[in-house]
Amino acid sequence: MKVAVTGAAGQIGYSLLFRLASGSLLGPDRPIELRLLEIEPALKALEGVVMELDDCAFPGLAGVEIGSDPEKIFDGVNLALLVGARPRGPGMERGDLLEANGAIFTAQGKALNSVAADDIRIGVTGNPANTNALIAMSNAPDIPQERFSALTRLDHNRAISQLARKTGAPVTDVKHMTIWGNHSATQYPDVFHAEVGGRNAAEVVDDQSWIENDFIPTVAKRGAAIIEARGSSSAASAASATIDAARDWLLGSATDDWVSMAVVSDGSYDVPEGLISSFPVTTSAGDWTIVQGLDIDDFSRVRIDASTAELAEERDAVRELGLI
Ligand SMILES: NC(=O)C1=CN([C@@H]2O[C@H](COP(=O)(O)OP(=O)(O)OC[C@H]3O[C@@H](n4cnc5c(N)ncnc54)[C@H](O)[C@@H]3O)[C@@H](O)[C@H]2O)C=CC1
Ligand SMILES: O=C([O-])CC(=O)C(=O)O
Repeated sequence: MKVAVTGAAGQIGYSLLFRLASGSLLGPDRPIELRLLEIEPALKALEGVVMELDDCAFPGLAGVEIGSDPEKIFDGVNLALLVGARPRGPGMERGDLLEANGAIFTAQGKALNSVAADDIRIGVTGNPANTNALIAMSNAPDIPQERFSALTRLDHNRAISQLARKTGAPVTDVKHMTIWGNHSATQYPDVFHAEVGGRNAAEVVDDQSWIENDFIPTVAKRGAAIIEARGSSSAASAASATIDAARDWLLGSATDDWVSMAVVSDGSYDVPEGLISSFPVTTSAGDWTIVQGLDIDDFSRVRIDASTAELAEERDAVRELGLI
């Protein structure tokens, strides 16, 4: 499998590449070839990272190619992990990156459209992830829309971890977590459909004030808290979530669970059609299906609507910039 990673010399790349090469994506027995895209000035640093990859002697690493031309790097790739983008600093919202990063995803969408393999899957991690995925998708008219997704798995994992901590359960007991909407402060982490040890999570927690005033803001603002503490945005956890999301997409999610992925809306749960919004999905062999039939009460409705309204605003902004 040929896996492209953009922004490969960046912080997330430094964690992601070694996990990919060591077999975290497909298992140690299925070799992968890495195609690493960077901007010209970062290629020297990337050469250093490739020297380190060599030095690990990973048995499953079948080859590494680096470059700054997306048409060359994306040629024949089966999976593209679009990480490369300018990260936000303290005091910024992810939406502030729209203009700076939008241009990157226009060019990369076009390049994927012309040279990627027929079975290409594209996962966008670079922020603002949902709208960057929309830009790439809109610039790749020959690639089916369901091949694009944006990363909300980090939020999903954060939510599982917070809920496990609150209830004293191991993370493996937390199932059916959902992140709805945008990978932004408006996202809605939903415990009402989640379970802890097979019981409804909201009932186990039995503390509406914690859900509203602690859990939701902690998950939604975790990225900012990490920037505040580390001085730069989350990297190892973002790489880990990028792998979790791609692995489940390609190999399938657990049969007794679902995952959160931002994918193109078909109008499910009244999320406007065409937006790339996070939903509960099950996955199998490279396909995803939005989980249907969940009851959405007023508390959840207001929050899902607020986040999808923000996505619609971002879509309108990039439309005005001529990016879609
Ligand atoms: N969706 C999510 O859950 C998360 C998303 N992120 C986002 O991921 C992105 C990357 O974060 P970091 O690795 O920390 O940033 P970083 O600044 O350390 O690395 C980004 C890399 O992208 C490269 N780059 C810039 N333009 C490029 C282009 N046109 N083609 C290829 N590479 C290009 C840069 O040279 C740089 O090496 C940021 O947008 C960040 O906000 C970060 C954490 C979580
Ligand atoms: O907050 C940021 O800018 C980085 C990010 O997306 C996250 O950690 O969720």
